[in-house]
Amino acid sequence: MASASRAATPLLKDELDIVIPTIRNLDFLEMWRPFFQPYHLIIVQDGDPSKTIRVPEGFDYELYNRNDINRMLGPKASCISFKDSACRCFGYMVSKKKYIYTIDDDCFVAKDPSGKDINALEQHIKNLLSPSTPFFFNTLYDPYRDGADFVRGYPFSLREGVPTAVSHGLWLNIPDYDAPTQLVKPLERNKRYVDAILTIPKGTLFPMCGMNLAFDRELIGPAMYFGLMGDGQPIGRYDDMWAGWCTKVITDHLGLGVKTGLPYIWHSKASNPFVNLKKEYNGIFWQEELIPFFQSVSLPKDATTVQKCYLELAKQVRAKLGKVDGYFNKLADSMVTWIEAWDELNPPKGGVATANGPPKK
Ligand SMILES: O=c1ccn([C@@H]2O[C@H](COP(=O)(O)OP(=O)(O)O[C@H]3OC[C@H](O)[C@H](O)[C@H]3O)[C@@H](O)[C@H]2O)c(=O)[nH]1
Ligand SMILES: [Mn+2]
Repeated sequence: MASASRAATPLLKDELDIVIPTIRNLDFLEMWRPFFQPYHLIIVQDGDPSKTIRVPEGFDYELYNRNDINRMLGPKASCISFKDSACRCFGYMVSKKKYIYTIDDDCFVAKDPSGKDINALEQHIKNLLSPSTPFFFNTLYDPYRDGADFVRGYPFSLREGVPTAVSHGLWLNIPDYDAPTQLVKPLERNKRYVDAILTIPKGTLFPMCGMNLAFDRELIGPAMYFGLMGDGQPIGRYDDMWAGWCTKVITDHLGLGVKTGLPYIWHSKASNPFVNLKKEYNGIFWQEELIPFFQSVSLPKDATTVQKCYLELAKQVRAKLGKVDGYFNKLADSMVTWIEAWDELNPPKGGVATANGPPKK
């Protein structure tokens, strides 16, 4: 029996990496120190690699800048976005852990209605370690939470649930609105704390936000490609949306679950809506074609791994979205490059990674 004085080991301490994309000093970590300090951080520095990013003392981290990405991936680095938070997916690729939590550097510790600090990481871990129920909707929300259960009429044959691949958290204060909504509602703040966790039903897509997101890297990691965004691309701020749509059709196909709801973080800064409008406008237009595409995607029975599903998806993107805009042919190519790079850095157990090793700190 561990003595009361010895703190319990944090959940998944050695099985989870925290991935942070950044263009700024990481002072925000001070507020997260009680929750994050035991975990390993993977910092993906975007923008000018010659800039020094300050990381508070006492954190265990590895930091990758654009020079590291280019050195490690060579020509395949072309699939990693530059000057967009999409670069974060490089952190997913280089991690060696089973779980990932990714958070933006303008997201802080929120308080629950009782005034207690929310340990968002702990809640994501609980979400990932308990099953999902995508095949039949439980009206009392997450049946695996303390104080809840399956309601009358819920088939017993489905109560075991399925493994959870993704845990999608939410945000108090500045909500993740698109630029037009931000422009018409500049003062709107999200003050509503909803104490619920829902499995997103099979066959339903959702707008995945990368600000406060956790996932099981071994179950769904290769699908978490955040696309070609930012510098040199006709679209931005649709990185997480693209990853979420690809992820959801694949989790549906493989019988895995996606949850949304708790935990909340406190989002402190809405970027400039005019700048965002320029980045988003193609996405706002194209998504009216993209959503019907993803809703109609069918993956073959022999697509039994995430990589096989993803490569099949890339083929369908080229065949059906290439006519929407030539960009989607480039994106389809990058989807293939991403999987090639992923498999190079993450060979099957017992294989040897072929990248050029971790960065100098
Ligand atoms: O070129 C860039 C710009 C930013 N980052 C890092 O990405 C994180 C998000 O940056 P920021 O907080 O400025 O983005 P928001 O305007 O709040 O928009 C977010 O909306 C949700 C999206 O999913 C995504 O998280 C953001 O677009 C932050 O850590 C920056 O340092 C970057 O790496 N490169
Ligand atoms: Mn932000």
